[in-house]
Amino acid sequence: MKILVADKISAKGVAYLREQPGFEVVEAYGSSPEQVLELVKDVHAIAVRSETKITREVLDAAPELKVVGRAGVGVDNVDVEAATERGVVVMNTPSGNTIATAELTFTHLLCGARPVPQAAATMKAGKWDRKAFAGVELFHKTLGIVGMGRIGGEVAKRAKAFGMRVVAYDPYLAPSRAKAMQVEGVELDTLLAESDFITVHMPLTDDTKYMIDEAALEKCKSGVRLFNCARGGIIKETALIAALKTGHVAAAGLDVYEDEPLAVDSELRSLPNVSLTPHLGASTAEAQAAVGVEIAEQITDVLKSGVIRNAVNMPSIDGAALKVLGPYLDLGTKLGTLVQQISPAQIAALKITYWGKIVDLDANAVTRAIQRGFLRRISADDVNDVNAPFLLKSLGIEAEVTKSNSDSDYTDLIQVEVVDGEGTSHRAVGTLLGKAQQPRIVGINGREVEVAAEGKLLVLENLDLPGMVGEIGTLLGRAGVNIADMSLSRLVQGETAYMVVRVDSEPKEAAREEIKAHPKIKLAKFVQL
Ligand SMILES: NC(=O)c1ccc[n+]([C@@H]2O[C@H](COP(=O)([O-])OP(=O)(O)OC[C@H]3O[C@@H](n4cnc5c(N)ncnc54)[C@H](O)[C@@H]3O)[C@@H](O)[C@H]2O)c1
Ligand SMILES: O=C(O)[C@H](O)COP(=O)(O)O
Repeated sequence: MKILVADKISAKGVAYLREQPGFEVVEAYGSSPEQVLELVKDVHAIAVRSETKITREVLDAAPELKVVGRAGVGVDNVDVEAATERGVVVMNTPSGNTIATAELTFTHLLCGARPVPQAAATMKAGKWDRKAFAGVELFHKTLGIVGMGRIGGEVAKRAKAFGMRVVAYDPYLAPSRAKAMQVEGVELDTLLAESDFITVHMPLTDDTKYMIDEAALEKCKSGVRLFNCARGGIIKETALIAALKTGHVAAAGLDVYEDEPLAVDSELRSLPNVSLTPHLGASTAEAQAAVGVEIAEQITDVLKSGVIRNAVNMPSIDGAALKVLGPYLDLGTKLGTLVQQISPAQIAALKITYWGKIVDLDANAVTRAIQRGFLRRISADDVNDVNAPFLLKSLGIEAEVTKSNSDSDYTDLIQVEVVDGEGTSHRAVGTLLGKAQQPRIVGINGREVEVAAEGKLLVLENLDLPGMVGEIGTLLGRAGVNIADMSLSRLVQGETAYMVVRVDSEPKEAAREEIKAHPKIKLAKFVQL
């Protein structure tokens, strides 16, 4: 398998990939977009930082691609939507560079309080100016943190150690976490009005773009100091430049920019009260070693064993969770495949219901396995757990998931139901049996059956008459088909019955036609699980 390391990740990470038997590693840093298109044509994985852009065009040029691994947090340089459609896993390493970025943020905070970079520059220029570089203290000042995730939290801890009051705005910040961190959760307007220093630590999204614009700056104290080590565009650069010029914003520290690299002639470069770093948040030896090795391990796990961690476009399952969920994934895939094969082609909805123990587990991955199983034989695209929900939607099939608390005779039950264009339901129910957690089918279209969820099945609805089992057995025997397992079910004696026959080989076309045309058989479906 071929892995392209497109941005510079740690030597340890690259070495880990090279050590894997069967891996061919190509390192190509600083490639042009055209070169990237050429490089990706036969790769199975790409490792990037924030430089190489993995666009839709790049994804289209990489038919073998299974995974894009980001050695870092932000995946702004990856077209995640296009990757999801193509079934490509996008994963990051969320915590390896947290401390590095929190420490750089704190460096900027200190430089915003004490103009060290400016003073240092004059010293290098041979000057001795003690008057021009007076500063302020952090002690007893209020720090406003917008975005109290991993990095925001680490910045808060350091600010508390400096004797600062910390207020935080984060719509997802639990009061218990705020309390534990000794920060005051406040509304954004309160944070803007009360803070002497403001630092932002959230992703750039439609909601956060230009969150700190002219209107927000007007709400700030005169002399406020602003910092952005998260993503360019959270603070609107034109508004910041204007406010730095008037002194309304006394100082700013930026590591990230609306356009990177920052334009040579950007006004930010010439303002005296701003200090700039070229996106260095994650650039420490420790952080790079951590994220480089983590992404190398994660890529290896996906390619070698299908274990997905830290995916941003699908639920991740770690080893422990996989152990618990594995049998359900197998059962789910089989049920999805079964239902697709006993249903008509025009499907309006795919409904999944969970009962029992599985209700308390994170069943997202099982849902995707069911959807993948359902789509396996009908989608022209390669279906996997990443793109299954997208492909379902693109076929106009509505997806519904219910977790039920009602009683059932089994420890666990999964029902997969499709509703066709006429509103008719077709469904299969399955469970895991015994210590070995064998996947079993225990219901088809409302009839109780009991058959192993594997191999080749013949699902028959026949008239409930004496001799039917013998007739089917004779028919299959004549066709040279051996019966492995059989389950019979009926609702009312003398009406129709269901027969689910597990066979060792598939009946030939002529035998199938004979079964379908049998006057006492209303429905015959041949299913491969
Ligand atoms: N400068 C660098 O080199 C560097 C390095 C690492 C991370 N980053 C960036 O730093 C940012 C934070 O990273 P993290 O690891 O702490 O992420 P995180 O996911 O742990 O934290 C983000 C926080 O932002 C909050 N949030 C989301 N929307 C919000 C909104 N509208 N208003 C306020 N808060 C909101 C979330 O609830 C979450 O708590 C990301 O943008 C990441 O890409 C930059
Ligand atoms: O999101 C991140 O992890 C940071 O922006 C780091 O980016 P880098 O890996 O390009 O330094």
